[in-house]
Amino acid sequence: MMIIRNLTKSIDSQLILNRISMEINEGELVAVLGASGSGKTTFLKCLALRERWDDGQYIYEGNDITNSSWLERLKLSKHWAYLEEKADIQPRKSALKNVLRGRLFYTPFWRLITGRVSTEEYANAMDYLENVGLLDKAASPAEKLSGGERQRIALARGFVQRAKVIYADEPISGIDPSGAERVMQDFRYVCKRDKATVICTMHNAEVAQRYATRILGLAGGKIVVDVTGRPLTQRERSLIFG
Ligand SMILES: Nc1ncnc2c1ncn2[C@@H]1O[C@H](COP(=O)(O)OP(=O)(O)OP(=O)(O)O)[C@@H](O)[C@H]1O
Repeated sequence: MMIIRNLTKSIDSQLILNRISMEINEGELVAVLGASGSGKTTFLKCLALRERWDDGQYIYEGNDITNSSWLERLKLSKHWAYLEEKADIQPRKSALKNVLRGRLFYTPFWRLITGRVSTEEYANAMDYLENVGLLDKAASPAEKLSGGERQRIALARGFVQRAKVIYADEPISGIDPSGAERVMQDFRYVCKRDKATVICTMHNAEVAQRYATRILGLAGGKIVVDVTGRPLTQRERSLIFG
């Protein structure tokens, strides 16, 4: 479980996040909605400790990680996956190799140098590719895949990493509707099966309502909407999008 207290963040003396407090539980699929420029990405980066907090307290699994050292952050990054808006994949490497990068933290140093992959890891990565429906693309260079497929490769990497928390910045923007559905279904799958927590930003309230277990609405530096297990009311929508 993560507990956020009074998260505050300014950029260039503009207050982006204003004393935000909340708890997020294991297994939740949280969609963060907000108008353009409302601070969704900043919020996500702060939660993933990719941005420094100006103020506030952050408790993760009982540990105060607010002022964690780089070493503690490195340990956390073993259990956390951050999916960039444009999936961070190596275009010339095959889908399979990109997925195997998720095992980096678990790989003994000598194997990193020699580039050897154990049969077990290989089978594991293929399983995950199958889970995200991309088994037939395993050998294709990532640059030949569509935006949605790349996003799902990045996601498969998070699976292989057995991430406990997946932060995803606009994972379905620029992806066709059926690709977007698959990405969201994949998220639901890890939340259910691995009890992972997924926190993703998006613009699309319809998709959020269909897949997320919880919707947060960000406006004016505050969480103005926080609903679990039901669609948004008209009023809540206008609170978020104006
Ligand atoms: N590196 C930066 N330098 C200056 N201003 C920034 C920087 N990063 C973010 N901002 C500003 O902070 C505000 C919030 O940005 P952020 O990217 O978090 O919003 P967002 O809700 O994710 O937007 P979008 O939906 O358009 O991606 C914006 O006004 C933006 O201009």
